[in-house]
Amino acid sequence: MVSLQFITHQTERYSYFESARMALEGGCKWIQLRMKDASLKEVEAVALQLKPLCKEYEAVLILDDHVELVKKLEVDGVHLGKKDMPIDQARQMLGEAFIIGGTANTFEDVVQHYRAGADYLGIGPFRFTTTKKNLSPVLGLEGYSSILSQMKEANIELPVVAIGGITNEDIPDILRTGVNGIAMSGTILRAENPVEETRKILSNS
Ligand SMILES: Cc1ncc(COP(=O)(O)OP(=O)(O)O)c(N)n1
Ligand SMILES: Cc1ncsc1CCOP(=O)(O)O
Ligand SMILES: [Mg+2]
Repeated sequence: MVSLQFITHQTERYSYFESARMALEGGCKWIQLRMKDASLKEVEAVALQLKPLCKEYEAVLILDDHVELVKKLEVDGVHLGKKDMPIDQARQMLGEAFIIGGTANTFEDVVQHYRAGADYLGIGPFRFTTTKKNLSPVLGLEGYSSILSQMKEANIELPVVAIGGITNEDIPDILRTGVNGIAMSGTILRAENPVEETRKILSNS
């Protein structure tokens, strides 16, 4: 079963909470609550709803960006990008028990996050996506192969999650580059049945 991190998104059909609920029902064990342009109060309200549901499904819940909220609500962790709190500062605030993920687009980003104490890396984008504004350069399969071989050479052992415009058909090739997991949003939420789509995605090995 592929390791899948579902990234929440609000669509015309689904709320952030509903998007996560469907992924959980489909068997996903790792939810990232990402609510771009929402206030802290709005993120807190959804996180409070989602926390018990993730517990029921024995799934990990992390928040995008909001380190203080992660600490306050005692969810499992946070995902941080270049414009967010630096990872070493977040680690100081949260301690070792919380998961901290960092966004990387280059090998240099990887080294920086490794030194700062990240637990995993979200490397992307794999291809163009409308889910995120101001995308970094697209990596494609070659980008992953190159970054992962540089990590191997430098003895950097950190789990890598590929993200950005990934479809179910892409997953076998992406995993062959040595990536450990996949993060997805749009492909699941655009599917006619997001619960079934999640199941189908998870059946990749
Ligand atoms: C798993 C994963 N990888 C990358 C990102 C992107 O994070 P960031 O660069 O901080 O951009 P925003 O998501 O905050 O717009 C992510 N969220 N998750
Ligand atoms: C948060 C994020 N960071 C890079 S791409 C992306 C969104 C991924 O969503 P999708 O699977 O819809 O392309
Ligand atoms: Mg961010």
